Amino acid sequence: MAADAPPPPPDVPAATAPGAAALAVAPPGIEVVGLRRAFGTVRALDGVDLVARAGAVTALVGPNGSGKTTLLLVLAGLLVPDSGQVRIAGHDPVTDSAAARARTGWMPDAFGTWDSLTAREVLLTFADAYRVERTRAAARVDELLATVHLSEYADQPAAVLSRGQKQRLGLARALVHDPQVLLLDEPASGLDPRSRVDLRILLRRLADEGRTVLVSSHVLSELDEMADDAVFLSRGRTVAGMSEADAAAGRRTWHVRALSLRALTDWLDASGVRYRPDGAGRPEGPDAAGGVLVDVDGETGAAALLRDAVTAGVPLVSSAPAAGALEQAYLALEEERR
Ligand SMILES: Nc1ncnc2c1ncn2[C@@H]1O[C@H](COP(=O)(O)OP(=O)(O)OP(=O)(O)O)[C@@H](O)[C@H]1O
Repeated sequence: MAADAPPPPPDVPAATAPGAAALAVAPPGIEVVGLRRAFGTVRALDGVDLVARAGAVTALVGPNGSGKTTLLLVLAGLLVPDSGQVRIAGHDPVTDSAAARARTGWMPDAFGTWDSLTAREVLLTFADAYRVERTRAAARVDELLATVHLSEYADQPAAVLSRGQKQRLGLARALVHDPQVLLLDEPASGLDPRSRVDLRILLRRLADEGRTVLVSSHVLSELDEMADDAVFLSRGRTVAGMSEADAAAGRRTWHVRALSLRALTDWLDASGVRYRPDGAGRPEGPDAAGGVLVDVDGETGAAALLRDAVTAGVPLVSSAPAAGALEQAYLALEEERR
């Protein structure tokens, strides 16, 4: 299996075939319609619809118990749904499980390893299970160990790895067969700041190579930096989806700061723009620097506000979204559902 580019699924016709223009658009990596799964009386998934695009990182966001792990287990073919449809790169993980699994890389939130095997042996065992050609497997495993910065631990028993190092080994394991679709459950948990940055860069690269990346996390600021799209789950249902464009267009809170807080608030009052304190406390002098929070309509609204403030002579020093788009959308949804 090629190490640097995923093979096209066998049922995708060649780009030169008749009707190639319509097929040039990659099929969605993950499609889910009306998915349901109960555990006894608990309806863990109660009507999930989602599309995760090939070539994009999609964030899976939701409170504890909202069904994220259950959904990922169904997508990975490890849990059979009660009803609904799932397609992984066009394949049903229940009725066409071999094809779906061959295209799926799965990284669970807690990754158990066989502690007596070395990091290299763990990966070689999985490469074997995924039928990666033996002649290629060794090079592939070395490459992945380097990617997740574990080369120096390659021949150490997995038992000596720290939690974060085990997470990184889990990521390498998910990639060993060069999957088209990656399912990652809380991949950053236990990682140090450097490893989180590396993870972000790696997931971006994998998506840019045309893979589908679905990633769940509670750290919304982190997802914000890497995700193109987002799907929100609440009580087993998809409650909203959000694309990068939606995030840029939506109403958001901005933190605006000026050399003189009084000049800023006087101008906002005169312009009829509502604002609230930024929680940083009152500045000391009457003309001291300070900031406020202002709700604006997307980036266009923010640009207009800043232009007008500067034109009016307000000595602005900074302005930026007060929280990430995902965090704001998440909190707004929670608010709506109260
Ligand atoms: N094997 C199981 N048996 C019984 N109930 C389960 C099982 N797995 C999950 N559940 C229940 O299904 C619901 C969804 O759980 P799930 O683990 O999918 O949520 P989650 O969104 O991943 O939560 P978290 O953010 O806390 O990881 C919860 O109410 C949970 O208690």
